[in-house]
Amino acid sequence: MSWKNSKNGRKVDAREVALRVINAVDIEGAYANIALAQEINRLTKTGELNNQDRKFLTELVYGTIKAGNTLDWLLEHYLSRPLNKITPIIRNILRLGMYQLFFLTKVPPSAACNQSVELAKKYGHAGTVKLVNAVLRNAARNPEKAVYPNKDEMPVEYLALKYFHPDWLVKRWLDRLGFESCEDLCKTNNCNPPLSIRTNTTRIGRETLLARLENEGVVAEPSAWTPEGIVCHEYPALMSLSSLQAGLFQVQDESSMLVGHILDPKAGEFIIDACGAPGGKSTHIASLMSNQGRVLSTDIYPHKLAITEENAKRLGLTIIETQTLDATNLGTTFPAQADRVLVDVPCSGLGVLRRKPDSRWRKSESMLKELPKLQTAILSSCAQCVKPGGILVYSTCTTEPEENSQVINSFLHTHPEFALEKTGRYLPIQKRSDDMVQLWPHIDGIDGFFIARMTRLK
Ligand SMILES: C[S@@+](CC[C@H](N)C(=O)[O-])C[C@H]1O[C@@H](n2cnc3c(N)ncnc32)[C@H](O)[C@@H]1O
Repeated sequence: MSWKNSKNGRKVDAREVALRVINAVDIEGAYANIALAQEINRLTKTGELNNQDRKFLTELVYGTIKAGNTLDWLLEHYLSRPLNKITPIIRNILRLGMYQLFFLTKVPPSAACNQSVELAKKYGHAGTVKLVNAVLRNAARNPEKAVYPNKDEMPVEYLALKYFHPDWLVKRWLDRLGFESCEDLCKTNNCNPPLSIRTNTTRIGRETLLARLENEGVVAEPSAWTPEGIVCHEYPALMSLSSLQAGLFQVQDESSMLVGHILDPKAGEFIIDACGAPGGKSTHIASLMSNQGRVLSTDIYPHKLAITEENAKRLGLTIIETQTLDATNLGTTFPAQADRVLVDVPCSGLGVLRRKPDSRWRKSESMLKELPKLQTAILSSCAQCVKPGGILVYSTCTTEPEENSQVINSFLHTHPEFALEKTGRYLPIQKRSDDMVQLWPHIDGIDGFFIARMTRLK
């Protein structure tokens, strides 16, 4: 698809922009969501991108990157030489073409082939043009040549290829969840989640914000999980919304909002948010405190804390202060000083794969051995900051026990001064009695998060 901009008559080719982003991710190691957002913002500013085109571009980029393993496997059926012998840019043109052929039913096969050949003419030479043409037309004519592994005999390989996930992760989930639930989870990870935002309740009520958003072209509904959450199904480019500029909301997933509710901060208290940047939870905490008290938001990276400060300023939340600190040392800096401490540790992020198309290909199983050491060190140090009678909340956006229940169980074993509460009772809407809360995208419909709430007894 190429399109003409009504303002300046310039033409933008979605496939070419998609190829640029995919190359940046594949060759330069860029993050897909950031590289795509940069292109979208640039083209939105120049008026070259409308909503429909933005969706097509996003689908091309996210789909091709997510389906990387399957596209390479499919390509092997139609190539006479190994894929890794082909230059990266031509390889990416082939992947983009295969994605349209096999997974975008609305794109006619002829368009997928012809447009890929045009890209090869621009970025390759006569030989690579011939290659792209031959491979894609062959695939379009003979799609049945690639047969997925039998799901009963090779369930890991089947699920990994069918739903675009690494084998090691599928194996892990299959062993723990069983076939049906594992398949559901993998499927859910491939759906584009709606955008969820949090009403800045210090400035506006949720109903009033919903009405204002409707006027700005946003199709949204109240979150079923939190009293201030809003789920947006259709929306123009975020930067164009005046309600965002006016600090009426913050982008934040519903699971992440639940962490603030489980911490349950009160106006006037001193709260430490130990791994606080870019401030999604710190700003929520300050809102829950009606902007009264003190929120110390620390992080190891000053450039990330700068984003926390920008967010706090835009939202008008003046009680947040930031400090660059290593959370493994926090206990000696603020011993027994805080009413409540939130420890939202760095984690593998396996609960939020649906948000970032490239993230599943950046993870490895070894992370699940390394991260718990850091998570335990951060939790143990930050626990010392909690006053007797105070609250300690640990959270992650992962689904894996090594980073979640195992960290908490071993912490409780070595810290008898802390007691685990029935964390589920603090969920604002969906009352549950779980000691530790594990949320799943395929079961709960929100990001996969883990939350545990503890009290300091003495
Ligand atoms: C899950 S993110 C936090 C997200 C944040 N709580 C929010 O809601 O916006 C984890 C954060 O931990 C920070 N981090 C990593 N190692 C750290 C350390 N040793 N001390 C403090 N922060 C650390 C990372 O920079 C990252 O911003």
